[in-house]
Parts: sequence; structure tokens; C-alpha cells
Amino acid sequence: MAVEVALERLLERAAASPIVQRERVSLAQAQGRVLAEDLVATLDLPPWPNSAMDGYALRLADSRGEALAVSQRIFAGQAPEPLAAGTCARIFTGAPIPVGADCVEMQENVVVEDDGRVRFTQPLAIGQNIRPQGQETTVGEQVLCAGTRLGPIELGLAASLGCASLAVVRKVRVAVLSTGDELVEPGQPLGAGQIYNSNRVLLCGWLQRLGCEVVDAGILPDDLPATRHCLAQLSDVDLILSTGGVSVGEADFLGVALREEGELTLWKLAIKPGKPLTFGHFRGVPVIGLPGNPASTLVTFALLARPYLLRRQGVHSVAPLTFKVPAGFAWPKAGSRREYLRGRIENGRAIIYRNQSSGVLRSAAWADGLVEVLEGRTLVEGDEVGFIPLSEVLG
Ligand SMILES: Nc1nc2c(c(=O)[nH]1)N[C@H]1C(S)=C(S)[C@@H](COP(=O)(O)OP(=O)(O)OC[C@H]3O[C@@H](n4cnc5c(N)ncnc54)[C@H](O)[C@@H]3O)O[C@H]1N2
Ligand code: MOO
Ligand SMILES: [Mg+2]
Repeated sequence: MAVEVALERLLERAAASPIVQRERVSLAQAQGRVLAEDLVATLDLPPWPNSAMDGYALRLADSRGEALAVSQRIFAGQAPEPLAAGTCARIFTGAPIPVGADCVEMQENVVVEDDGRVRFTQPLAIGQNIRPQGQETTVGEQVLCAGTRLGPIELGLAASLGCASLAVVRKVRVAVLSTGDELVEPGQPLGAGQIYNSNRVLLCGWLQRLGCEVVDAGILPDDLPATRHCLAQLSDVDLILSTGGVSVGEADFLGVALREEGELTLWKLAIKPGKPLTFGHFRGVPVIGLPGNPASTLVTFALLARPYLLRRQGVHSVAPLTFKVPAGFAWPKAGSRREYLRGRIENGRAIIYRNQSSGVLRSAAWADGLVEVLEGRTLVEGDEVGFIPLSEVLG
């Protein structure tokens, strides 16, 4: 199955079981969460016309070559008096424009005479250097729509409108399960045939950055009854996200358990790394089985599980931006699966890490992005490839 078809199916399933509960959280807690209702402006921004420059506010009609006396000084944070006819006001950036003034001249363009009067030497225009009331938004306007993922910019915008808290979608509860008899947690001694569990910390950290509630379900041995038992225990989560045990080996039991007691919807995608990615349900609970090789885990989480989790929370735009860049490498042999190589941009071209084995997580630590080579494609240097910055998918 092609990657885009698998993604479409996953997103359909996600949209069919949206997280509907919502909660109100402070702006500080809203980082990475998803807005549950439209944010509508309850004030104009700016709330009143204000000066864009340090200078002098005046009524254009008063500047007939005559120098004007300064009748008041207005700083940001002050409420000015109406402007006395035939005078100007000293004004600073961000200060409210006094009633009666219709333009601001920056101080660099005026001559202050010995008696303190101000002469305007340059042509002036009505509205000059004035930021009008409501230029950014007016009361009642929709500023952010429900389903927007909240980052520092959106939260800054909400703060500018005076919001101290926002209604967000409840966190998705995700159980992280590492399967494999060979796995040992860092800090423990390593026995014969064992390796350290790297996927657990990778996924738990990534999910937290995504705004999920992580349930660490630990290490699961390669054993069918244990797999069944473990999946059955995780009945109260929104998603079981496992690694390993999805290929065709005699110790790969996740797919077997799903076939027996649930539903196996997706398996074997035309993606490299990540072919055995598995999606299904166990007694009604959605399960995404990521392949165990760490680079496969990373690629399939970024391109399939992450969009699924965002869509469950009602996010509309879930696909990462892909840039077109010239390849700085040749690809003489076409593959039958779409490849996501760990790479970087150097001198405007995509280059790839020397070892693209799906067991080599170091390739991703070296990389700034995933270089997409379509199935059936060969490349010579300079041909176009896709580039997905890791920063697009890691947050
Ligand atoms: N005969 C075939 N063998 C394999 C196929 C195939 O089509 N036919 N597919 C290969 C591909 S592609 C992949 S990817 C792997 C996926 O295997 P599983 O998802 O079943 O994962 P495991 O076999 O359990 O582990 C694979 C590999 O990753 C290491 N691993 C697992 N979990 C972790 C972890 N938490 N931290 C670090 N490393 C982990 C594990 O030790 C294995 O080396 O199957 C191929 N085989
Ligand atoms: O798909 Mo596997 O992830 O090539 O190694
Ligand atoms: Mg296996």
C-alpha cells in the first residue's frame, strides 16, 4: 500500500473517533495543545489609534509652514487630552493619538526652534505614522479557528487579546509499549544478546512535545499470551503505540494478537524504512505498531502516527511541509518502496548520511530532515527530491 493511501486511511479512522472532551487551561499550559473553539476577538487591536514613531502629533491643516507650540507630552500608557487647536503634541511610539490630531511626524524630520516651537519641514499626509484602531483585528472577528495547534505565536496572539486561558482538546492518552525479549532499560547491565531500549525514550519525549498524555507501558516480552494480556490491560487509552514485533518473524506477535482479538487494518506499506507498520484495533482500542528498528520507528511516527494523533484532536493540517530541493547525491537503483533517507541540506543540495540502515539512529541525529525519494525513481545529482525538515515533525 502506498504511503499516501495508508495516511488517508489512518486519518479517516482518526476523524471517526475524535477526542471530544475539552478543558480550559492557562496560556502557559496551552503550549502544544489544540484549540477546541474558535478564538473571537473581544476587543479591537490596537484598542485606540496610536503612534508608530517617536515624534509630534498634529492636525495636518494646522501645519501651514508656521511653527507649532507643543501643548502636551504623551507617553505610551497615558491617556492624552484632546489636542488644542494650532498646537502639536510631543508623542512617543505606542502612545494614544490625541483627539484632533490626524498625523504624526517623526522627530528626525522636524526643526525645534529656540523658543521650543516645532517646524515641520517635510510634506505630511493624513494618517501618516498612525496605527489605526482595529488595524490588526476588530471585535467579533475570528482570529484562530478550532483545531489550531497552539504554539508560542498563537499564544502570543491570544495574550494580545487579553485571554488568560483557552479551551483546548483534552490530551490524547497514548500508551507506549516497547516489545522485545532483547530490550533492557539504560542503567541496567547488558546481558548476552541484549540491547538498550532506545525507542521508549524517543517516543515518550516526542509524544510529550506533541501535547499527549503518555502512559509508559514498559517492555513487553515476545510472547503471544503476554501480548494479549498486556493489550487487554490498556483498555482506557486513546491509542496503544508499540514498537517492534510487527514483521513476519516467529517472535512477532502484535499482528497475530490484533488478527485474533480485534482488527488488522493496515500492514505492509511501500515505505522504507517502516514497511511492517501495523494499524488496527484490539477490543476497540486503536493500536499503531511501529517497526522496531529505531530509524523505522522515527520515520513512521513522523509521517503516519503523528498526523493520526493530531487528527484525533481535530487538527486540520497534519501533513508536514515538504520542500523541493536538488539532490546532492546519485540514486542509481530504483526502489519499490518510497524512501525517507536521513539527510541535510548543504550548499543548497540534499545530502544523505553514509549509513541508511534502519537500525542506525545516529543517522537521524546527524540529519536535519528526511529526504524523500519516490518509489520507482532513480536520481542523478541535481534531480529534485523532497525534503521534510525534522523541525516540521518533532514538535
Ligand atoms: N523475513 C523478513 N524479515 C523482516 C522483514 C521482512 O519483510 N521479511 N522486514 C524487515 C523490516 S523492513 C523491519 S523494519 C523489521 C521490523 O521488525 P519488527 O517491527 O517486527 O521489529 P523487531 O523484529 O521486534 O525488531 C527489529 C529490530 O529493532 C530492534 N528494536 C526493537 N525494539 C527496539 C527498541 N525499543 N529499542 C531499540 N531497538 C529496538 C530489534 O532489536 C531489532 O534489531 O523486520 C525486518 N525483518
Ligand atoms: O522497513 Mo524496515 O524499516 O526497512 O528496516
Ligand atoms: Mg521482528
